[in-house]
Amino acid sequence: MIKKREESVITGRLESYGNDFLGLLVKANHDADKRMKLSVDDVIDECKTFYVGRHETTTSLLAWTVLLAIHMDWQDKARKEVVELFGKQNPTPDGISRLKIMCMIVNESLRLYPPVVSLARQIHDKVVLGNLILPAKVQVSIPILAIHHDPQIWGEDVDLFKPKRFAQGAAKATNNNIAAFLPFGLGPRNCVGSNFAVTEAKIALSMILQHYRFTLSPTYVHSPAYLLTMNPKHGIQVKLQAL
Ligand code: HEM
Repeated sequence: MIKKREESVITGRLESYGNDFLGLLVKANHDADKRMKLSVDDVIDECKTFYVGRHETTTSLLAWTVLLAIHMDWQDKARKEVVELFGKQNPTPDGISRLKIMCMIVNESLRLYPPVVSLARQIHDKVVLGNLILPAKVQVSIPILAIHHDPQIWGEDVDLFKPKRFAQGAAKATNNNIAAFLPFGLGPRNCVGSNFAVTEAKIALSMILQHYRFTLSPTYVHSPAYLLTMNPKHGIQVKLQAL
């Protein structure tokens, strides 16, 4: 694919490598500034990061939102909101940004079942955090899953699916510990695809809700398991009823 892009520019069929993701990476591979230049291996690694980082995580998020099959009250509320905004038409960008109930549902799914369960960081310079001294080069693991299930932050109902806790945003839901909700990480290396992922999940869920009512199949076994991302080990079997 990289070679094809290069050939298209060499033969004059295309004026540039393109403005899509691959085009920008190939352009960086040809950067005259050596400090900015990416090697071909870097380009391939970036593509792999995007593919794995994008696909597995968003699939996991969408899978858990289908647990609305258990919480029929929230499924009905979400469908009402979707139908009021879009009817049976395809979702629009403007409408997607106005989906309040769905936003709460997506956040609560990301809280209970964060696709990425922990983050790794290496300390650059020694830091002191309260009583804690972290020397340089120490590796630190940030346990997203454990933080998302801490009753001191979220309350005694921490293990329940309660989208309403996000009704007034993440700050209120975390009792002003905003860093305690971190499905997409935090800081300068946080997820570059977070908006894309949430929008994609909202579009998919809206379209399912527009066309189907879904209930949980008796064969479903609740089995969250960490296999690269947090996924239902035995899948989520639902019964679809066309509307
Ligand atoms: C529900 C879906 C997703 C979740 C939960 C998720 C989660 C994360 C997390 C936790 C990180 C590490 C952030 C940190 O270290 O602070 C990350 C990084 C990253 N994600 Fe996502 N992600 C999702 C979807 C996507 C999508 C759709 C894309 C691409 C379109 C993407 C591309 C990336 C990339 C390239 C990085 C590395 C960023 C860097 O190192 O600077 N992710 N993601």
